[in-house]
Amino acid sequence: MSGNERIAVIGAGAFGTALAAVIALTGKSQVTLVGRDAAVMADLSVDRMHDAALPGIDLPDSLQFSAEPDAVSDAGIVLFAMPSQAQADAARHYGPYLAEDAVVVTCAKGIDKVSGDLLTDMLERELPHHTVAVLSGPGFATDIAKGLPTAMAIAAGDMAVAERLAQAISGPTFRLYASDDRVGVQLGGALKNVLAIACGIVEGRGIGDSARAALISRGLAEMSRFVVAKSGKAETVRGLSGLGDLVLTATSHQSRNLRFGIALGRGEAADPSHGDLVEGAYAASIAARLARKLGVDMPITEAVSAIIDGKLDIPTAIEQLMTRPITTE
Ligand SMILES: NC(=O)C1=CN([C@@H]2O[C@H](COP(=O)(O)OP(=O)(O)OC[C@H]3O[C@@H](n4cnc5c(N)ncnc54)[C@H](OP(=O)(O)O)[C@@H]3O)[C@@H](O)[C@H]2O)C=CC1
Ligand SMILES: O=C(CO)COP(=O)(O)O
Repeated sequence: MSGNERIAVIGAGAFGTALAAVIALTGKSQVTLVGRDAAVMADLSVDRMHDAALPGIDLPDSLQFSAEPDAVSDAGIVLFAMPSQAQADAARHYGPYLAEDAVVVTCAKGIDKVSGDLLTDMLERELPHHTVAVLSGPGFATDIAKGLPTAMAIAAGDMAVAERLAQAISGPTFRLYASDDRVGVQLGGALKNVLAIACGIVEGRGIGDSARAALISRGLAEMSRFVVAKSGKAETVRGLSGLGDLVLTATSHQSRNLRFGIALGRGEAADPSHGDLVEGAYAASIAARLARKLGVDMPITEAVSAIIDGKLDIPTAIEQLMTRPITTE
């Protein structure tokens, strides 16, 4: 990584396009957004608006677009902004084109379903010669792309790398805090989606804001237990990527995970494999399985997983959560 960076963002969906736009606007780097569909990328470079992903939002003139995988080859920082379950595939596809010293930053909020590994672990296995970092925290793509004030976390194993990434990517409307806790930062992103579904169920079922507040705080407690069991830091869970993103996603109707939960709570069909991307619907069963293996108690995550799998109905889940043995906080 050097001063005048070249940055590539792979994944021309909502988040990738927003990140590419906000980084390009800092004027610190030459930014290229790399997508898979040549026609879409060609249209973007003319229209400077991504109607499908970020309707009505102008993209900066300095942002470049490409559908060629070798467009990543001169970038010192490469952001992977595709869904969690596509990250391994993307690593295999784009890996051969990466510059030798490129730092790879996963921007997805999930856990790899095939291996059950954290995305940074999976990416390190796929890209053994590259430093892998993670960007996560509270920020909707539309807010970021509109230039509304947003703060997120960026974590690398080496704090100096995290600080350099934070400097390179941050701008006047998009502020990154550096961390050396990759485990805590990425698990915050993955697990808050599951808890947002739980909050959506509460909202859809109409059982009150008090229940939502209870889920947020008890959800945070189980998130902490899991993060610590995976050798992350409890303090990270109280920061932007944990509490910050949980509060945002559990309360804003912009969240696809919350909306998915609301549909479940109302008894409407909401198939996660169709329509909007709902990362928490995939993460619930993976996290529940890992928690059982680690001996970590995660009753809310277990309940969400069982509801999504059709193994538990919502009234029984609520009763089970409310009648667990009385304990200390
Ligand atoms: N939207 C948001 O507000 C935020 C999203 N995130 C996270 O970002 C991730 C992506 O979400 P989001 O941008 O909303 O999703 P979108 O569905 O809007 O976009 C996903 C993009 O990933 C691309 N993609 C899918 N598979 C591959 C692949 N194998 N290789 C390369 N590109 C691929 C798709 O390309 P194609 O168009 O060619 O199919 C699509 O453009 C998720 O993990 C989400 O949790 C994080 C913070 C905020
Ligand atoms: O992670 C997000 C905001 O920080 C986006 O949440 P959803 O994926 O639920 O829309």
